[in-house]
Amino acid sequence: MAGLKLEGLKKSYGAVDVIHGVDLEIRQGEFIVFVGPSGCGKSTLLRMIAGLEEITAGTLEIDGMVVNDVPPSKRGIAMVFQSYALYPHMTVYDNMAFGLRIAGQSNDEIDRRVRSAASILQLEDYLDRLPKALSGGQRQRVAIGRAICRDPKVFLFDEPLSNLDAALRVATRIEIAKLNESMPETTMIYVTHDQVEAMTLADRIVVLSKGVIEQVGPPMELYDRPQNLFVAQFIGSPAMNIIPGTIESTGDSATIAFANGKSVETGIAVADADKGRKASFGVRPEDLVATTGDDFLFEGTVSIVEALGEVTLLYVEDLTEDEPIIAKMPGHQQVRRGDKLRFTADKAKLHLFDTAGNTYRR
Ligand SMILES: Nc1ncnc2c1ncn2[C@@H]1O[C@H](COP(=O)(O)OP(=O)(O)OP(=O)(O)O)[C@@H](O)[C@H]1O
Repeated sequence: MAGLKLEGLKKSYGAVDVIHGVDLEIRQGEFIVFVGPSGCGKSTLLRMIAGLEEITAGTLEIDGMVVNDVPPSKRGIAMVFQSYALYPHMTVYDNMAFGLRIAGQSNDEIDRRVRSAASILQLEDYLDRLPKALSGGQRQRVAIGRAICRDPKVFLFDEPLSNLDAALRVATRIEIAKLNESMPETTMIYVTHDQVEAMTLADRIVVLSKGVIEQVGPPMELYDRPQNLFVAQFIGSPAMNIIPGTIESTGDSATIAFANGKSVETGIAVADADKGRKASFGVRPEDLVATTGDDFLFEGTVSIVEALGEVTLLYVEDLTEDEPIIAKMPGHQQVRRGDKLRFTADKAKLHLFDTAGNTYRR
C-alpha cells in the first residue's frame, strides 16, 4: 500500500505563501498529474512530497505514515527531473547502479535490476556508453531507468519531457504510459505544463492555480464538466470561448443576454434569485457547428481563417466587442474572411458560470 494523503499542506518562503493548504488523497497505483500555469506551485508541491522542500504546515502521509520529517532517501520515492541529472563520468550501467550500490545491494541484485530496467526502456545496447554519447531522449530514459532500479513505491516526475524535441516527447510520453501499465502497483505523480501529457497520462488531473487546487478529476471530467472558469479555460485548446452577459430568464433552461442584445437559451438550470445577475457563457471551439438553419446560437463575420490541415480555426466577430469567438471546424473549410456564418451547439455542451466563476451546471 503506497497511497498518499496531503492534509492542509502549506509552504511559505519567508513571508511569501506559495502553497495555501492543499488537501488531496492519492490511491496506490494512481497516475496523478499536476498542471497549472507557470509559478502556480506544481514543482514546489512535488518537491515537498519528495522531501526536497520542507513542509511549512500540514501533514504528508505516504503509506499511512506521516513523513514530514522523514529524509528523502527513506520515503520510498524516486524522482525524475527535467535536467536528467546523470553523472557525466559514469556509464549508463553505473548511473543506474549507483543508488543501489550506495544502498548496499549485492552485485547480483544490482545486475538483475539494472538489466531489467534497461530491457523495459530498450537501453540494453547503451549500457557501456557515457551520457554524452546519448541523445536527449536516451538520457531521459536512463534517468527513468535509474528510478525504476530503486523499485520505488512512489515515482515522481518533474516535467521530464520538456527538454526533448516534439517527436521525442511523443515517443517518450508513450514509453511513460507503458511504464505505468507495467508497474500497476507504483503510484506516479507527474508535473507538466503540457495538456496533452496531462490528458493522455493521468488517471486524475489536479489543476492548480496560485497554490490552490481548482479541481481534481479524471481528464474527461475536467474537460466536460469544469467546475469553474479557471479550469474551463485552462483545459482544452484553443481555450473555451467565454462571453460575458446577464441572466435574463431563470428556471430549468436559463437564458443569458449579451451586450449586443442577443440572447441564448442554455439548457442549464439557474435559480430565480440569480435573475439579472452577471454571468459568463462558455462554449468550446470544437463544440460549435456551422448551420444554415434559423435555430442558431449566434451569427457573426469571419475575421481570420487559420487552416491547420486536420482542422480549420475560424475567428468570428459577434457577441463580444473585444474578442472574437473561435470555432474549430474539421478538415478543410471553404470559408473566407468576411463570410457571415451561423453557429449552433448541442445544449449539453454549453457552460454557464456565476459571478464568482463557479459553474451553474450540477
Ligand atoms: N526559494 C524560493 N524562494 C521564494 N519563492 C520561491 C522559491 N522557490 C519558488 N518560489 C516561488 O514559488 C512559486 C511556485 O513555484 P514553482 O516552481 O513551484 O511553480 P511551478 O508551478 O512549478 O512553475 P513552473 O511551471 O514555471 O516551473 C513561484 O511564484 C516561485 O517564484
